Amino acid sequence: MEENKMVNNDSMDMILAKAQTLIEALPYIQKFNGKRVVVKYGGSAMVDENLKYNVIKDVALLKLIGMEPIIVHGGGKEISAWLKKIGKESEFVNGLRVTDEETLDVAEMVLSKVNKSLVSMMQKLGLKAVGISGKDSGLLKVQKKLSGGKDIGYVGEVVSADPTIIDTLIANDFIPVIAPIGIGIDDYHGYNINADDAACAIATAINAEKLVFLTDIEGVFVDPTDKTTLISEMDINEAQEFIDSGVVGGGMLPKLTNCIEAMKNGVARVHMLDGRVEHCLLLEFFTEKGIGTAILKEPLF
Ligand SMILES: Nc1ncnc2c1ncn2[C@@H]1O[C@H](COP(=O)(O)OP(=O)(O)O)[C@@H](O)[C@H]1O
Ligand SMILES: CC(=O)N[C@@H](CCC(=O)OP(=O)(O)O)C(=O)O
Repeated sequence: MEENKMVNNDSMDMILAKAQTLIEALPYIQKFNGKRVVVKYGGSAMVDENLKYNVIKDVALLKLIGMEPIIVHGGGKEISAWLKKIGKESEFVNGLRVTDEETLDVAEMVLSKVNKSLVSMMQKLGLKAVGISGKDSGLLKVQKKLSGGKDIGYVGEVVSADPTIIDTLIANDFIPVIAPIGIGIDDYHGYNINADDAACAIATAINAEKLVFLTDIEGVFVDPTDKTTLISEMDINEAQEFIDSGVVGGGMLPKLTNCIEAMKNGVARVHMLDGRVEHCLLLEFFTEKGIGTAILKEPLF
């Protein structure tokens, strides 16, 4: 046999390993067929172009194997960078950006740019995506959110989420890509919404099977300074205990609190994943152990 037509043992092992990976994914593919998955996309995975393209490729694969992905994106770091360019420092109260009229203008412009760049990447991969914000079709109706009793400007708290536009897009085979800007329920003004809050509200409104957060840490830790203490699975009660005992703090605290609420109101599972890891979505969804933290109501199988 000619040398280039021979399959050596090494390459045969690699081919078999690939087949094994696909077989391992089979029960998950069957289980999640036709199910809705909200991916909250933000943090570092959003700043690095290579990671960004990999996230979009993973979402494309989810769609092509029959799931119904919805992306809710952030862009906080980019908003801060653009504000700096116009000589404005960013100010946060309890993780929420103080948003005056000018800041809102910048946030809306930057989020729109981020939104369309994600849509373009989808297009490049041959998928149909539509970029909208919470303003479109009254998707996210909000009221002014106070932080610790303090007025922090045009920051929105979601009062109602109308999933009609999402249903319509999905029914026509589009992937919805959503920017966290809402519309005031009383004043019809634009409001800046924390992207985690927007993702939770949307996942709840559409009864998502999964809500996935791509964040800047591997998952939830018993002790964030000790990397061996990553929690790979917990139920809502355990999550609540971690909050009550003070184990969880920082940005993870509002995230987890929101997730528990979303799960009590219809979302079946939440995943916290490290968005800096290439193909983290596929690794979490389609392998037995997963890579981050899953919060569940009941075991999957
Ligand atoms: N027990 C914990 N497990 C994981 N992260 C924690 C924990 N306690 C506090 N944190 C903090 O929460 C942060 C994640 O939240 P956040 O910074 O808001 O994420 P993002 O900006 O990606 O949305 C981590 O970087 C970490 O510093
Ligand atoms: C009110 C509020 O804080 N809104 C956020 C919206 C973007 C966001 O949440 O982006 P990340 O998910 O990338 O942090 C902000 O202006 O930064």
